[in-house]
Amino acid sequence: MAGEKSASSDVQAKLCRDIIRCANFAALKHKDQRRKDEIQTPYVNHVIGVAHILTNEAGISDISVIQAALLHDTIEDTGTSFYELQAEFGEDVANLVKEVTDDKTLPKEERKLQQILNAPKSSYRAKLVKLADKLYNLRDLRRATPVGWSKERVDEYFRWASRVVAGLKGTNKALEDSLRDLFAERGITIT
Ligand SMILES: Nc1nc2c(ncn2[C@@H]2O[C@H](COP(=O)(O)OP(=O)(O)O)[C@@H](OP(=O)(O)OP(=O)(O)O)[C@H]2O)c(=O)[nH]1
Ligand SMILES: [Mn+2]
Repeated sequence: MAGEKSASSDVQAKLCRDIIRCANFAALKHKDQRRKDEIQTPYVNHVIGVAHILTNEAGISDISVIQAALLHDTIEDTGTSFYELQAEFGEDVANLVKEVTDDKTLPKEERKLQQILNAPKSSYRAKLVKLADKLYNLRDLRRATPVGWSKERVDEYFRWASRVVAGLKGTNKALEDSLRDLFAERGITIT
């Protein structure tokens, strides 16, 4: 019995280390980055919030998914390379982050279209991160309009996000129900 207990506590200890190492890495990488809201919320709030949605609302306990959520904007927004993530957190997590990373060298319209086209082709675990990311951003838009955004731009973002989410259907009921309700508030139906 004692042997079993120590083995499970070793596993537990490693999981704690892996999650906190990820959160710390993301906090350091995003340390100078702010969200677009008026109070310039630290960007790390977003990535932790996405991980919080996955663990506390979507019932996800897959460590690689939670790590990928914490790291999901590091390649896209902080100059972190795929290889750095691979070395630090392994191939599986690095590939998940790569799946949810936009190619920022593309013109914005092209980048946004790619998100719509790539959504249905994403892996199940990448879809979880993308759903939680969109849910966070849409709630954030309801909480605070980004500086300089018109009502039309907010509406356009909701319509674009609904087309991305339409490609992620059948992944997680809790996330999709929450998103459906957010879109319904604006008269948007996911087709
Ligand atoms: N709602 C909201 N969004 C903010 C804020 N600060 C930064 N963002 C980010 O801005 C993006 C939306 O702004 P856009 O102008 O449409 O996109 P862009 O920054 O990528 O060009 C969102 O990323 P995205 O590209 O739509 O999603 P993702 O690809 O990062 O998942 C979101 O993560 C904020 O205060 N509120
Ligand atoms: Mn994001």
